[in-house]
Amino acid sequence: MTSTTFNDKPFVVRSPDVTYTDDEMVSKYTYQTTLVEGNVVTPKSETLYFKTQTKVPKVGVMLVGLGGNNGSTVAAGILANKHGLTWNTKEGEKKANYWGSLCMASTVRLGNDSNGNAVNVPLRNLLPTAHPNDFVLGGWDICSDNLADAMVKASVLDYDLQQKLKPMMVDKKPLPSIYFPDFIAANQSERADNVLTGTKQEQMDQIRKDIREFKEKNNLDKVVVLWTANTERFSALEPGINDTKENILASITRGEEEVSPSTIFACASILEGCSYINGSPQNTFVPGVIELAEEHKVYIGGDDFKSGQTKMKSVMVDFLVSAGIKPTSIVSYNHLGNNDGRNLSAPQQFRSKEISKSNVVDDMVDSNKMLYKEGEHPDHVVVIKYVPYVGDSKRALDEYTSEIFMGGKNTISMHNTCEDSLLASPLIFDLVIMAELCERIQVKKEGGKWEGFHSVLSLLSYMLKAPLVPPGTPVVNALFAQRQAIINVMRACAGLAPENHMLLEHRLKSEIDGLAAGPDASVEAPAAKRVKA
Ligand SMILES: NC(=O)c1ccc[n+]([C@@H]2O[C@H](COP(=O)([O-])OP(=O)(O)OC[C@H]3O[C@@H](n4cnc5c(N)ncnc54)[C@H](O)[C@@H]3O)[C@@H](O)[C@H]2O)c1
Ligand SMILES: O=P([O-])([O-])O[C@@H]1[C@@H](O)[C@H](O)[C@@H](O)[C@H](O)[C@@H]1O
Repeated sequence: MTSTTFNDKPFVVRSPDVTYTDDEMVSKYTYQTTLVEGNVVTPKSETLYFKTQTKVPKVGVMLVGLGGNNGSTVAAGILANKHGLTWNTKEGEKKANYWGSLCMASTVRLGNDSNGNAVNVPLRNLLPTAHPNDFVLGGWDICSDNLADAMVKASVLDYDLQQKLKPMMVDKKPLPSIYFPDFIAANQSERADNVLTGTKQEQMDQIRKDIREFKEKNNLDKVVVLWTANTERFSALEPGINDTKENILASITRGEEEVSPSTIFACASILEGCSYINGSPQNTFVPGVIELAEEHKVYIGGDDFKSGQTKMKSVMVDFLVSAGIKPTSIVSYNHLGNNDGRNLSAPQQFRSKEISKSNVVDDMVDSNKMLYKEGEHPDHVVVIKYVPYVGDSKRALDEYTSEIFMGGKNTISMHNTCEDSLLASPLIFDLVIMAELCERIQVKKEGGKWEGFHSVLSLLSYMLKAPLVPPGTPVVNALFAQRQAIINVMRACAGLAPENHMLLEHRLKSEIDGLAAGPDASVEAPAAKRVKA
C-alpha cells in the first residue's frame, strides 16, 4: 500500500532540459495541445523555453484601501506571522498562520518516490517565490485612521491578538488618497478625511511620487500595487475618453469626470512599472489602461477577489455541469455588516458586484451543449443585504436547483459563514506572490526572443471572481482548472511535465521504467537568495 510523503525543502531538477546558473534557471519544454478541425483532431506540440530569475527580490506592497477591513487584516497578518505571535481565545491558544493562501498553505504532488509513494510539496516551492513575511507594506486610504485603530474598527481579529498587535500598528498611517465622491457610495463621505486635492493630473503625479518614495525609502527592488478599496461604480466606456492609451492619459490631464480613482491608480502604477491588481469588481481596466499596460510591459490583473460564496459557486457549478447535471436555478443571497457591505448598499456599487458575482458560471455553462442550448443558461440571482450586526462575518445562503436523470430534480442548499477579510487577505498575498513571480519569468520559442506573459495576467484568475483575460481569449472560472493552470505553468518553468493525474504507474500490471532513483539523488538545490533585482 503506497502512501504520501511531504517534503518542504527546495528541490533540484536533474534533467538535460534544465540548466541552473547562480541567478536563473532555464527549462526546455514541449507544450502539447490538440487542434480540432471538424472531425479531424491533430496533436500539436511546440518547443518552448522558460527562463526564471531565481533570486527573490525585496518586494514592496502598496494597498489602496490600506485602512479597510482587508487592508488592516493583511497588515496584521504579516506582523503576526513575522513575529510568530500566539494569542488566547475561548477555544484555547491560537498561532499565526497563512491558511487560505494557495501559495503559503496548499501543497501539490511533485511526483513519486522510488517506492511509488506520492511526494507532496508546498505549492510555493515549485519555484523560488516571495514570502509575505518579507513584504514591506504601505498604501493609501481616504480615511486617516492609523492601522491599529483601523484593525479595532474592523473587528476581524481576536481581541487578545489585537492587543498584541496595536503597538506595532499605531504608528502606521495610510497616505492621502484620491477621492471622487461620485464613484463610491455617499455613505463613505464621512470617513474621507485623508484626501488629495488638485487636478486629476496632479493627483496621479502625487501617487507616482508616493510609489517612487516608498520604493526608495525602503530600499525595495520592486513594488506591487493592489486595490482593496471600496467598490466603485462602473465607468462609462467612451471613445475619445478611455478607449486608447493616449486618450486615457489625455483625459486625466483634462480632468475628465468619467476617469475613476482606481483607473488613475492603475495608470500611475503602470507608468511607474509596477504590477497593478484590482481586488474589486469595477471596470478599472478600461481599454486605454490595458493598452497602456501592454505598451509599458507591465502586468495588470483583476477583477474582484474570489473569496467565499463565489468561490464555492465556481466549484459547485463545475461539479454539477461536469457530472452531466443541469443547474437550472442558482440563487445567491448574502448579508454582511462591514463597511464593504455598507458601500454595496448603494445601487451603483451593488451593480458592480452583481455583475462580477453573476458571470462566474458562464464558461462552465457554455462548455456543455448537451445540457444547454445556444444562449440558454440557468436562472441566476444575486442578493446582498447590509446588516450591521453581523460585521465582517458574511452569511451566504445559496440554492442550486438542477435537472437530473429522467426528469428528476436535485436541490442543494448551502449556508456558508464567510469571515470575509480572513478569506480575502490570504488571496491578497497570493495575488502579490504570483504577480511578482511572473515578473521574473520569460518565455521564448525555439530561435525566438525572450518575452514576458501578456500584460493581462490571466494566470491570477484562481483568486478572482471576474478574471480579466487578454482581449479575445477565453475566460476560465472553474476553480480547479484555474489552480491546475498555475501549477502546470510553475512545473513547466521547473522543467517538469504537467500534472495529468493519470497515475499509470499504479494502474498497469507491469512496472513503468524510470521510477527508480537516479545515479546521484543527493544533489542539493541552489538556495534561493534575495539580492537586488
Ligand atoms: N471577502 C472580501 O472581503 C472581499 C471579496 C471580494 C472583494 N472584496 C472587495 O474588496 C474591497 C475591500 O473590502 P473591505 O472589506 O476591506 O472593505 P472596507 O470598506 O473595509 O475597506 C475599503 C477601504 O477603502 C478605503 N477607500 C475607499 N475609497 C478609497 C480610495 N479612493 N482610495 C483609497 N482608499 C479608499 C475606505 O476608506 C476603506 O478603508 C471592496 O471593494 C470589496 O468589495 C472583498
Ligand atoms: O464571497 P464572495 O462572493 O467571493 O465575495 C464577497 C461577496 O459574497 C459579498 O457579497 C461582498 O460583499 C464581498 O465584497 C465579496 O465580494
